[in-house]
Formats: sequence, structure tokens, C-alpha cells
Amino acid sequence: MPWPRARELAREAGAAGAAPVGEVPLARALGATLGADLVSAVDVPVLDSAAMDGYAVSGGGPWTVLGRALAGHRGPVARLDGGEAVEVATGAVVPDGTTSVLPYEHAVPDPSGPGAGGAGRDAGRLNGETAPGRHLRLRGETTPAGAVVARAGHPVTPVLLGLAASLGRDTLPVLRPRVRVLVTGDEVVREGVPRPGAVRDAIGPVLPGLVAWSGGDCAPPDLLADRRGDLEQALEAVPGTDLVAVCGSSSAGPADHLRAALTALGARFAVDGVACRPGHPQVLAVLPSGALVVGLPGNPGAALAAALTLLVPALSGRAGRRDPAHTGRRVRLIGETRPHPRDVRLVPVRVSRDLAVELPSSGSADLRAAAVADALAVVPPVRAPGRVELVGLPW
Ligand SMILES: Nc1nc2c(c(=O)[nH]1)N[C@H]1C(S)=C(S)[C@@H](COP(=O)(O)OP(=O)(O)OC[C@H]3O[C@@H](n4cnc5c(N)ncnc54)[C@H](O)[C@@H]3O)O[C@H]1N2
Ligand code: MOO
Repeated sequence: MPWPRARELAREAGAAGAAPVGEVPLARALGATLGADLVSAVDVPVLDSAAMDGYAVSGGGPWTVLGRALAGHRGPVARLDGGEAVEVATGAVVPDGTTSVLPYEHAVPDPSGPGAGGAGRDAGRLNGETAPGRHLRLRGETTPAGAVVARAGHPVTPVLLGLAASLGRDTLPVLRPRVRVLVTGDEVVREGVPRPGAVRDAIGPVLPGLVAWSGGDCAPPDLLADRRGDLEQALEAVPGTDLVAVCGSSSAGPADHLRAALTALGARFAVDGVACRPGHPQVLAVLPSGALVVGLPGNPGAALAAALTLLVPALSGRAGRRDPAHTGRRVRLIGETRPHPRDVRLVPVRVSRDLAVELPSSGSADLRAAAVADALAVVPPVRAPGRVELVGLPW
């Protein structure tokens, strides 16, 4: 299957089944996706307030200062008449009848008043230049009740949490698809320097961050032996899981059981092999439960390419958010990058402005280039002059 089509189908398969939306406390919502438009239930600010430290005044000067209203405290009067003022702190609710706020810096003592001679904040009678509405934040001016402040599908970022809190929210409706990772291979170990013949799992550590980037939540990876029965059992035991990533076992060797296990479980293959290097043995299937299974090749560089082709589009689709790897950005690739005769190549590149250059790599078993790359460039089999697309990498 052509690489662009595989990415498209993965997106569609993901979007075909939305993860359930749940109301969660702000403290647990970071990284999830808004499951509904965020609508303000309140006016912000909730009442007319001061935007500067100084004096809430009514009409033109001079004004008699009646007292002081600090943020969070009741002021001395509920209402100002023309020629009256109240000293206010930024954020303090101003009395009814306030027409503007005069910052301390613009307040001059009025010679006719008891504060004559004393400048600024201690003056009992003031004068100064102001205009109606100056330095006043009117009720609902920032956000009127009913305003849509963020759309469903927006990632819950730290800043969005702050916005939600400013609207008085304690919870948010979010979706966050759940992912399980099965790392297969009798030779794979998860700690220390591998003995000869063993190999350290280098895909499991990549996936939680990749999953979070796509809006999902990843359980710690499980390590499985190369036995078809074990793989089948593990794939069956995934209730409540939206997507299972299987690392290794994707190819044609005697220990590669993924396709047979998926067939035995009645899965539908949406993508079975992709015309891309590395990563051509990758697979995407849908279990009868609706859960997606992405088969990532065992070579770590190939697993990364496959994850960006199938896992990230499918998972972000299920989360109802934009595919973070699909940048749409195109750059000029300079240097000696050789195309593959038939397949798309996904090549780690360093990017500067609109130029990209391939980073040297020893192949699909190697994460060295990708680990320090800015992006992967999509190099088509026939190198036409012009730009190449960039696939984003997780931070
Ligand atoms: N006859 C063919 N053989 C192979 C083909 C093919 O088309 N025909 N494709 C090759 C390509 S390309 C890849 S990629 C691999 C994919 O292999 P599997 O997904 O079946 O994975 P394994 O055979 O289990 O392992 C391959 C390689 O990767 C190492 N590995 C496995 N898991 C991990 C891990 N979690 N972390 C680090 N390294 C891992 C494993 O030890 C092997 O060296 O198949 C080719 N063969
Ligand atoms: O997926 Mo393999 O080369 O493409 O290592």
C-alpha cells in the first residue's frame, strides 16, 4: 500500500470509533483532548473591575476620595456619584457609577481639597486627565457567558487548564484513548547491558511519549515470549483498550506470529504492509471489539517510522484531535539523499528554515539519527525537483 494511503486509512480507522468522553478534574486533564466545546458559564470579569492601581472615579475631576477598595474586599461605598472617587487595586470590583479608573501616576492633588500639597495616593481631593471607560474592565468584557473559548478536539495544554480555571471550572470533559504495548521477542530484555544474543528493548521506551503526544494514555509495556498462544491471549485480554501496539513479530520469520494471531482472533486488516523504508512489514488491524492493533516492526528505526505512519494518525484520530506528526510542512532537501527504487523513504533530517539535510544513519536498527533529528523527510521513489514533506517527531 502506498505510504500516504496507509496514513490516511490509519486516520480513518482511528476516527471511526471515538474514545468515551469523561468529566475529569483539571489536575488529571493535562494532555487529554477536549471532548466538547468549552463554553463559559460565567461573565469574566464577573463585575466591572479596575485594570490599574489608582482611583475609580465618576465623571470628570476634581473628585473627593471616599475610601479604599482592595481586590477581594468590599469597598467603602456601593455607588459613586459625579465628583466622587474610591482608591482601588487592580482587579478590585469598582462601585456602580464608576466611569473610569485613574492610575496613581496620572492623579494630581487638587489644590481645593484637604489633601492639597500631598501627591497621589493620600490626597483627599484629586484631579487628573481621564476619559470614559479608561482602565475599566467591564463585566463580561474578557469572556461573556456563553462564549465558546475552545473547540472540541483541542489538546488540553497547561494554558488551557489556566483558562478553564479562570472560568470557574473544576473539571473538563475529555477523551484520552487507552493504549497497551506488547513487546515481543525471546531475545528482548528490559534492563542493563544485554548479554551476547540478547537485545535491549528500545521501542517500549519510545511509546509512552509518542502515545501522550497523540493524546493517548499508555500502560507500562508488557514483555511477551515469541509464542503465538501468548500473543493471542494478550490481544484478547484488552477490554477497555482503544489501541494495542505490538512491537516485533511483524515479519515472515518462524517466530513472527502477529498476522496468524490476528487472523485467529477474527481481526480485519486495514493495512497489511506499506511501501515505505524503513517499516514496510507494519500492519494495522481492527479486532472484533473495535480495538485497533498496530504492528510495529522489531527494528527500532522501523518501529518509529511505522508508529508515525499508523499509530500516531490512528490514535490522534481516536482522540478526535489533529495528527501531531502531520505537519504539512514542505522543505527543500539538499545533499545526496538517494531514493528507494519503489518505496517512500522516511529519512531523519536536520532542518533549518526551508532546507533539510539527511542525517547519516546505519539503517532501520538504528535510532541514533532519529533521536537527534528535527523531523523525518518523506522521500518519494522518484525524486522530482521541489520540496519534500516533513513528518514531525515527538518532543
Ligand atoms: N524474509 C524476510 N525477512 C525480513 C523482512 C522481510 O520482508 N522478509 N523484513 C525485515 C524487516 S524490514 C524488518 S523491520 C524486520 C521486522 O521484524 P519483526 O517485526 O518480525 O521483528 P523481529 O523479527 O522480532 O525483530 C527484528 C529485529 O529487531 C530486534 N528487536 C525486536 N524487538 C526489539 C525491541 N523491542 N527493541 C530493540 N530491538 C528489537 C530483533 O532482535 C531483531 O534484530 O524483519 C526483517 N526480516
Ligand atoms: O522495517 Mo525494516 O527495514 O524496514 O527494518
